[in-house]
Amino acid sequence: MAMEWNRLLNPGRLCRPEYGEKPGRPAYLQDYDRILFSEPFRRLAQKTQVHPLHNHDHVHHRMIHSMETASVGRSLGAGVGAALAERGSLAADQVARLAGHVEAACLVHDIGNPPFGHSGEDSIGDWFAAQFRSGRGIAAEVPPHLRAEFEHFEGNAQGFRIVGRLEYAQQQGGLRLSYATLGAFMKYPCTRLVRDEAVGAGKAPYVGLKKFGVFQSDAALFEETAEALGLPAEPGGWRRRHPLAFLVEAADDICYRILDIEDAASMGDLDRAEVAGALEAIVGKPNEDRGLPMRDRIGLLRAFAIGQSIDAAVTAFLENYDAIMMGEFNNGLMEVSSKAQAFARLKELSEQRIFVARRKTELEITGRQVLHAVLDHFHGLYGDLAACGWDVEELKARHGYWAKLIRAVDLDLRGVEDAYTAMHALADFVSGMTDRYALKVRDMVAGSVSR
Ligand SMILES: Nc1ccn([C@H]2C[C@H](O)[C@@H](COP(=O)(O)OP(=O)(O)OP(=O)(O)O)O2)c(=O)n1
Repeated sequence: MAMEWNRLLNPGRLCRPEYGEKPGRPAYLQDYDRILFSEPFRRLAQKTQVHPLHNHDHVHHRMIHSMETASVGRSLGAGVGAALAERGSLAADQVARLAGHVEAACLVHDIGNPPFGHSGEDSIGDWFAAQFRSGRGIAAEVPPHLRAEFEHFEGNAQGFRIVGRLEYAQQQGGLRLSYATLGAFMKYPCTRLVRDEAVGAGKAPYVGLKKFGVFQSDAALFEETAEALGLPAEPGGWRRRHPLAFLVEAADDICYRILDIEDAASMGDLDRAEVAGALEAIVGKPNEDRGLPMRDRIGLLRAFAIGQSIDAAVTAFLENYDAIMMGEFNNGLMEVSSKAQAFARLKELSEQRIFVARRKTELEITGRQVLHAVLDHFHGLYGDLAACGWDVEELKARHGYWAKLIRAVDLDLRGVEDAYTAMHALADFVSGMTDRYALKVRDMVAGSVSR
């Protein structure tokens, strides 16, 4: 059965389904503001998008990327909404809602990203995997069936944990975003356990199963969301994606594919003429040289390229509308759009020239050592907390040094009551750090004088 917009745009809030909207303040606006003013969002300004610890002020960090993605997402939502309203598939007063929920979900889409970008995700996962293999420390007491969600640390699942649990004083439902925004945010509507059972050792049979978006501890919060939205449930316990998740994904793809190559020119990894060429391939024609300096030409080309990519994504959504609403669409919108080839070329450029560039590679190695040093050090604290029967006051009374460390970093130990919750708290702390703060904490625990 096809999904229905009345349920998909449900403005009810996680753990507060009955929470009403105030006149003039629809749920998506309130979501946007809650996200924007949250501390994890603020920290995105000091988190790696592609280039760790750069000192070039035009290069993207996760916050500006999130805001650009929100801007593109709003255009995608407005374009799709208007076309659906014209066809009679969406009520006219739902067009702004559709665009607003996409915009809010785009704003929050990277909130769970750790320091040092994708490489930071791998570093955290590798640390947990090594810990489980060694059989040492409190990490080794995490039940085996729950280990994969640490070994393959996922910023997407961490994001759902932040907005659904951690923010706003760890109240039930966290930021209590609307179901519609949470659904649009959820690219991977499954836990790791469910995903592994559905996928096995082979290739993911569904686009929403490529990774996972929910930790086991948050499964009930996700179920509540999925039920409220009417996302089709599969026998293995996973769900089909919310249709708007495809728009959030397309907005993300458009932004990072295009802006990553522009940043690469700023960082010296690509030549400006190569960047102009790749953008011209999206626009479909060479840009007239009007005597403009190359930087301005690239600026103009970027604007045209983003505009045309938005149109292509809207068309792709409308062309695949029935499959999307049935939960059967199994691809990315940009991959099936008229810009697919030009985007494949951008992907190739990124993988061959940007992600493997020397400076980035060296700093990713540094980042890994930094994260591992911090994880090693704090792991001991959780071990001693276990020995104190998970009583934080007892830990502080028995171990003056840990009391000092808790004070120094304002460590949040609420809800820690066994090895599983302890290791999530450790992952919360480390993944929540900015690149800069990770260096500072590493220096502190290593006894280096802070820079
Ligand atoms: N080895 C890599 C791989 C990716 N990136 C950068 C490129 C993009 O700017 C950004 C993409 O990150 P996302 O978290 O948006 O990732 P995806 O869309 O690939 O994955 P997900 O499905 O987890 O959102 O990371 C990088 O710097 N180095």
